[in-house]
This record gives sequence, C-alpha cells and structure tokens, in this order.
Amino acid sequence: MPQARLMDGTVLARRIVEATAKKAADLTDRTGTAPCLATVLVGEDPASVTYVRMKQNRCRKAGIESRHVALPAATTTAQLVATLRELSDDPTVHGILLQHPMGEHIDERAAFEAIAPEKDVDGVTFASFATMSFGLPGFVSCTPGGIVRLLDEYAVDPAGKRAVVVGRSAILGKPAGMLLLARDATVTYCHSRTRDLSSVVREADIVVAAVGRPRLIRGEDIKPGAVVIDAGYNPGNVGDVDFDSAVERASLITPVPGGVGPMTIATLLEQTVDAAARQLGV
Ligand SMILES: Nc1nc2c(c(=O)[nH]1)N[C@@H](CN(C=O)c1ccc(C(=O)N[C@@H](CCC(=O)O)C(=O)O)cc1)CN2
Repeated sequence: MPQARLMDGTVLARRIVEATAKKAADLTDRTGTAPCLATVLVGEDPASVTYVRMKQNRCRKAGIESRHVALPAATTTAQLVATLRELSDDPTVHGILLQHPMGEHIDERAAFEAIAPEKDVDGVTFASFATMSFGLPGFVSCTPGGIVRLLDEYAVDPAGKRAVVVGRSAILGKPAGMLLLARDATVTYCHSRTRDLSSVVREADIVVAAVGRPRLIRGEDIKPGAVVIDAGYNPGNVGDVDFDSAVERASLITPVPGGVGPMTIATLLEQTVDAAARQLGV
C-alpha cells in the first residue's frame, strides 16, 4: 500500500521561529523595546499549564518577553474581562493570549472581546474572525493559520477542492473552515449533529480533524489521495485521526506530535512580533 508523505510542522515552525527571532532582535535594536506577549491562564488545568509554559519558553528563545497572569479557577467573567482590558490598555504589552479552555462558568466570548483587536495575536476576537473570513490582512487564529501555512509549504492549493472540517470550535474548526473558504475551497463543517460523518468525510480532498475525539477519523473514512490535517489535541499526544490506518490512504498527512502543534506556537510568536512592530510604529 502507498504511504502518505508527512507534513512536517516541526521543521517549518523552526524556520518561522528563526525568522521571527531575527525580526524581534531588529525591532528591539531599533526601538529599545522588546516585543511582549501577555499570557493569561484561568485555573490550573495541567494541559493548559504545559501549553502556556511552552509558549513562554519559545518566546524567550525568540527574544520576545512574556508576562504571565495566573488567575484562580474561581475567577468570574467580570474579573477576567477587567484583567484583559488592563492588558489591552498597557502600552508595554503588545500581544495577549488567553489560554483556552477557561472553565464553564466563564463567558468565553465576553472574555475574548475584551482583548484589543490590535493585540489579538491569537486571532480570537470577532474583528480577527471577520478579516480572516474575508481573506484580509489581520491576525489569524493560530492553529488554523498554521494549517494554511503547512498547506502552502506542501503546495496544496485549496481552490476548487472539497474541504471537510470536523469540529466547529471558535478557535479551531470555524476559523479553519473560513480560511479554506477564503482560499476558494468548497467547505463542509461537521459537528456533533452531523449524520453519517464517515460518508461526508469520504467526499473530502482535504480533511481537517479538529474535534478533540481521539482517533475518531479512521483510514476507511479517507478518500484515497486526500490531504489529512490532524488538529486534535487529546491527552497523551493523540490526534483525532487514526494515523496508522489513515497514512495508508492519504497523500499527505500531519503527524501528532510534530504537525500542527508546533505551527500553532510559531504563528503566535510571528503575530506577536508583527503586533509589536505596528504598535511601535516600525
Ligand atoms: N488560546 C488558545 N488556546 C488553545 C489553543 C490556541 O491556539 N489558543 N490551542 C490548543 C492547545 N495549544 C495551544 O494552546 C497547543 C497544543 C499543542 C501544541 C504542540 O506543539 N504540541 C506538540 C507536542 C507537545 C508535547 O510534546 O507535549 C506537537 O503537536 O508536536 C502547541 C499548542 C488549545 N488551547
């Protein structure tokens, strides 16, 4: 059986981070100010703690400062909104990342909208969603933005292709579909109410699995030759795609780990430096 080629997010992300580090150093030399990302975490979910730490470590290596705000799990929406507004008004902070998920009692949309659009380097506000959807310049959601970069890198042009996005979350599925639509793909969203998921996925030239259900998408669901993007984050670094069976059918596939994960952080760093450059007038 032919095996799919791997889409290597680690290598591409490294290249993006190296270029971003050079831009950060140049910006710091010219303005005397290093780009600064504020990370905000509500509660102590172990996976979120790890992701935020990874982001801070990569920032440090790329010459980006990070300022962390750790809030207790019992933080209310009003308190979180107040914190995000303060960071939005703080001229020493250029980008804001609110780690997701943040607890069911929190109004996630109210929190995201408290981030100033010019500091929305994670691409979570309505303003960013609108520019993303119209293919206009602006900040993209980091994982979807990373997915599109990977498609470009492997010369996959979505135009005219059938793309099936499994999942409709605000930070992943919805923006991924809009970015593909902006590139002229014919996009179908699947979700918990979709009937006969397998038969819909089997129509896809490009599958984006972004639902958070370990190995939900299996090889038999993949059209031979399709491009398979696994954006699932599940405990134990398991994706939403059953890699061993899907690799036999796809033409290109992202691994987990080493696929879209590293691209998420590379996009965040790149957008933070871009935001800082704009705010510092460079
Ligand atoms: N505000 C946000 N919240 C969340 C996002 C996001 O983009 N913005 N995405 C996910 C989790 N996430 C970042 O927050 C994330 C997950 C995984 C990785 C990653 O690089 N994973 C590596 C493996 C890491 C390891 O070895 O443990 C990989 O896939 O190779 C980066 C970012 C949910 N929340």
